[in-house]
Amino acid sequence: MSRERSLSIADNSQSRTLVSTTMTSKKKSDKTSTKSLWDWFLPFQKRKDGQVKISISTKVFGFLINPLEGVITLQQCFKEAQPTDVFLVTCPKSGTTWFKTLLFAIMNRDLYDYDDHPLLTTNPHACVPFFETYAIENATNLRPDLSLLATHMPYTCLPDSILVSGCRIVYVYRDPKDLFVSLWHFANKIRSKELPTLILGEAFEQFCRGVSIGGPFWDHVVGYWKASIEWPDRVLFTKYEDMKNDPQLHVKKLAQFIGYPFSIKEENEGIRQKILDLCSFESLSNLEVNKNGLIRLGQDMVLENKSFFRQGKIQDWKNYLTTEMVERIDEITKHKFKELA
Ligand SMILES: Nc1ncnc2c1ncn2[C@@H]1O[C@H](COP(=O)(O)OS(=O)(=O)O)[C@@H](OP(=O)(O)O)[C@H]1O
Repeated sequence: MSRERSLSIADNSQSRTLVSTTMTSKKKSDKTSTKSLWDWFLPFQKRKDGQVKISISTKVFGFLINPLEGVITLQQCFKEAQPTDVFLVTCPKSGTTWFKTLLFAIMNRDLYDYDDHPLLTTNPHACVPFFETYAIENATNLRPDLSLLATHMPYTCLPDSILVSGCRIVYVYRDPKDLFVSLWHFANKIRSKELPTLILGEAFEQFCRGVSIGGPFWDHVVGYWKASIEWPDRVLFTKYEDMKNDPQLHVKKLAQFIGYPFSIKEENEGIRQKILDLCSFESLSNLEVNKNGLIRLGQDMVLENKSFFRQGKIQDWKNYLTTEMVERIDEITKHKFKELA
């Protein structure tokens, strides 16, 4: 499959042409992917009537059925993106939950006190919904009240309105080795208890072949990386590891990019640190709501809030991957990102 899209994008001064990346996948691996996707997330492929369906698009794009419906709805019907909107885009397990809280806290910092903040009692995914899930439940009124939304959609799948609106897109990259390990843990957590544990080696094989929610990891990254190079004022390419290693610097950059820079007064009051403390792994994962609460992420998908908080560390892959696995994934990364160097 090969897909290329050209769009006209309006900015303040001129009209430009935006060409998204080409997504490629070989027919042969599509076949494998279908079976594999099925295997990873079987419980959520069942519909209410007990029927299990998988569409051609699911096979091609790697979306689960529920989000895919939302993606199509958005592509066909969402026309109301605003220049003030902020879209957080991630591959699953890149740090979505964390960046949702950071962006939410930055953008709403005039509204809430830090000892009575919504993030203390509400799961981040309830504060900042996934747009594709939101679209399924709000198909008749796709314009949300919020100006902050998140998505796992690949660049090639973004609705045109988002691309032409001049809104900000924040993309979060995470080392695929850590991302994979996180995804593997998550998949095992949310799988039906009737199913056997997903074996690490099998999951690794599938991931390397491009099986992941939102499509192949590397293509996902390349799409947004290219957009960030072409439109640096619109698309911020940021890294989980950078935020971990130097949160002060990177949260400042994040706030500046989305148009909410910290004032000198706020800096003197330590607001940046307060946001970082509020959104830290330790703080969020120890909240009652995130230890014991549940979140509905679509019609048939109810997850424990705690499944979004495991360790929040860098290089946990060292505890799971063999030397061969590390060499293989690094080689794929090198090969796929060669054109970006
Ligand atoms: N506040 C904070 N700080 C740092 N890291 C955090 C935070 N919150 C969640 N996490 C870690 O992020 C991983 C989950 O990824 P996502 O949030 O992208 O998952 S999802 O896409 O929303 O399902 C998962 O990573 P692993 O611990 O490596 O599995 C979470 O533990």
